[in-house]
Amino acid sequence: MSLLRPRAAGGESPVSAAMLQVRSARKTFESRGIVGLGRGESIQAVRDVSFDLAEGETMALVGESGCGKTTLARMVVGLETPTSGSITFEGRDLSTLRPAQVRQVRRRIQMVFQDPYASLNPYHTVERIVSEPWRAFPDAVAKADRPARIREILRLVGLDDRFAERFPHQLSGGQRQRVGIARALAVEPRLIVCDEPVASLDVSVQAQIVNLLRDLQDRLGVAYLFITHDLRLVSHIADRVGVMYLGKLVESGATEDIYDRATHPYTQALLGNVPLTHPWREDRPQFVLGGEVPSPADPPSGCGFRTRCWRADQRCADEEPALVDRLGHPSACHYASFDLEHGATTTLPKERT
Ligand SMILES: Nc1ncnc2c1ncn2[C@@H]1O[C@H](COP(=O)(O)OP(=O)(O)OP(=O)(O)O)[C@@H](O)[C@H]1O
Repeated sequence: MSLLRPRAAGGESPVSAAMLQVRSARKTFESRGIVGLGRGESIQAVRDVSFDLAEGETMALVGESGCGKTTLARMVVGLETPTSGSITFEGRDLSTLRPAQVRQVRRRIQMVFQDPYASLNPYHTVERIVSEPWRAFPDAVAKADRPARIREILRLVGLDDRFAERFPHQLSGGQRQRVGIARALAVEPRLIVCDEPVASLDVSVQAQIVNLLRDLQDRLGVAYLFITHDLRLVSHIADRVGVMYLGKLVESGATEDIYDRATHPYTQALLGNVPLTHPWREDRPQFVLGGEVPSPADPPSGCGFRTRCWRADQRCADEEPALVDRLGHPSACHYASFDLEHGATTTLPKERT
């Protein structure tokens, strides 16, 4: 893979240019018999998340499993309704639209899923899979033009005409994900939400799919919301990064800022875990983040990260740090600092309460 993408102008996208605006989005799931939860308890999967995404831009959302990335992504594509807050796409608040209008918006926001095998119908040919979105949006392409259009889309994702008649089980993992991307492209979206799109693929194939996504962005100007737990990928695709922890955005900024000048200890810990072979990792001290992510049914008081943080003190338990500009970009840490010394040289304790 080639090096970092050019930074988006200005780092944080200006509000006026934002195609997607997420404002104080919150999603709470009521327990309803979920194992491990008492009656009346609820899971705060996403807590007051706000960000903008501009036309043609890529924002990566990163964080450990369970931090709310997928729930946030599902709210953006309309598969989940926010408990509170708003999601505005091309100037229209999705929660205020009539069903017919929501459908039109959804045409412009498509999703690519983690597991291409599970998301493709095994009994359908590639041709049928790619044309699937046209059932919901018959006006997207005239019937007579569809066979040619399918082949055009397949070529766009690097598959030649022979693939049209194949079934998913006749394809490799990478080819299947190309079909998943082709299906998303069929209705000419302006935003594609990619939920761990390469997590199930071999490393060499991951690079090819990431390069394909970049190439498509250059050619079509599509924006991506790229969900991943893998920081190695982010530098290859994202203009900006949002780091999530326990349902909250804890740091955000231009990709270089996050990689070179992270100030939140959680981001620093995630970067400390990037394998040594990665170029971003060379001069970075390695350390291991101990402890477990607290339950989203019972997040700690104050800062959600304080139970695993080497900088935490009483203030962090008493006062929740806001995500505000600290040392050049937004960070939700009272003690935001470039200094890695304490965390970098120690392996953190297993539990800290
Ligand atoms: N439909 C649901 N009902 C109840 N809890 C849910 C539901 N969907 C997600 N959750 C919970 O919300 C929290 C956030 O989950 P989410 O899948 O958004 O996180 P994630 O960061 O995408 O994790 P992963 O990478 O493992 O998918 C988790 O505790 C999860 O168990």
